[in-house]
Amino acid sequence: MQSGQTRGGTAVVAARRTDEAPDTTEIRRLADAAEYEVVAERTQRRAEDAGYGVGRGKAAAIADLVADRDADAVVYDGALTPGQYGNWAELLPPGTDLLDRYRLVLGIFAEGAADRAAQLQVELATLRYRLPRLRQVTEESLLNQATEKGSVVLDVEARIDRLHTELRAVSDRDARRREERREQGFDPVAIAGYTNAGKSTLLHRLADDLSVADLGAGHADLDETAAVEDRLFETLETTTRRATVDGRRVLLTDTVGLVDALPHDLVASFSATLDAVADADVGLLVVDASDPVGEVAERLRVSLAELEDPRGDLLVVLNKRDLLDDEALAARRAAVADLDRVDDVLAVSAVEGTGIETLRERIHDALPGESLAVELPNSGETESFLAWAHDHGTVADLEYAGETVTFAFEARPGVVERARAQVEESGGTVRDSD
Ligand SMILES: Nc1nc2c(ncn2[C@@H]2O[C@H](COP(=O)(O)OP(=O)(O)OP(=O)(O)O)[C@@H](O)[C@H]2O)c(=O)[nH]1
Ligand SMILES: [Mg+2]
Repeated sequence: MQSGQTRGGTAVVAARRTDEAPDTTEIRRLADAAEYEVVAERTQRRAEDAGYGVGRGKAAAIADLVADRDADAVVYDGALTPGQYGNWAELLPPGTDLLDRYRLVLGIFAEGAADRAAQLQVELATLRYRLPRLRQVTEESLLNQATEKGSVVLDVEARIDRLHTELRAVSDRDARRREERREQGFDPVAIAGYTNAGKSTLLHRLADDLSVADLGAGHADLDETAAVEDRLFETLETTTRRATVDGRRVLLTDTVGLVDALPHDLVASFSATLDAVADADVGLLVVDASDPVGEVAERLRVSLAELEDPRGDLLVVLNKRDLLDDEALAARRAAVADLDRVDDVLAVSAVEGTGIETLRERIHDALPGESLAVELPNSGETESFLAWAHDHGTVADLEYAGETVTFAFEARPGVVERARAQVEESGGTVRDSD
């Protein structure tokens, strides 16, 4: 389990909350995503115990239960300190895995990370999680024996530095690629949000070469990277697809989801993912609107906090609209209305397709663009220019009138500048239009 991998098997869930009875729905779903079958749970409402998290008596009862059920693991819904890990290890039958929430999530990531960037990000997150724990163990052991453990800390720090360097190279490469694509007339749009919000389903809904109808049974071979599943952290790498919104060519990127109660540090390890959103021309922040009102607002707040300085507009997408009546939807709209930096809020059902046309229009409006009214001589050269214009932006109101051709051209500002120069060179005229 050193590398962050988890082993799967049967598990007992332990959860504690100070003020109310713990709700174990999410931790059970995380356990499921890490391939654990939950065979029992024990929860407690009390203040945190310094030794075990839950009270000592509860911890002992859980240990008995593990022995009784011959369970492989205890899944603890919270963060355990190294000291608490040690205390639990003394109670539990030898060989029992103990996974707090972070280890569980890191285990899911370690298992599912398929591409190089995802693997680097997972390793960085895992080492960042381990480093303070290693330091603490080291400080304790330095009291009686010398430096062997200290060198482990140094090794981990060096590896973290190298991972930062490698990830920066990945980020730079991705940023360069986005710039090249922008030059070619493609607008980057990113889909972000919590795990299971419906991001990949929305990608299927909007992308040119994917469809929601393909998501049914029997299409498992289709495209695993954009798989849709009612499972947490189904998507663990960024996937990019082409989409067309009102004639503009867009590159749509699906990203890794967030989950509650992960330290900012861990989320920050997913820099390539966060960059894709921060650097997009439009960011779609997708939320499962069928979650309770308070959770919808809080999850959007967390998502926004992770996006420091987004380049483009941010649109909030209240997904799973089909699961809500009008009143429930209105309550969610009201709860998210005053969020900072949000340019618009739209309600959609990615599964049923409702609200998608309005979303497309809104994405189109948010894309950086300029328009030109163009008049050119009716010639072969103009036909080649039109082909280029279709490829790099939107052509509208095309009219052939005798010797001249007129049309409106809309595209990214840089592309419009190139078009303007080309038209003037070909003896045509241009004027700005709205
Ligand atoms: N009822 C309803 N279910 C939806 C909708 N959109 C997605 N879902 C379901 O929600 C679950 C999660 O969908 P995904 O598209 O995999 O969600 P995701 O955000 O990509 O999840 P991760 O990849 O795990 O981060 C699936 O069971 C979908 O079928 C919707 O509009 N309505
Ligand atoms: Mg997904």
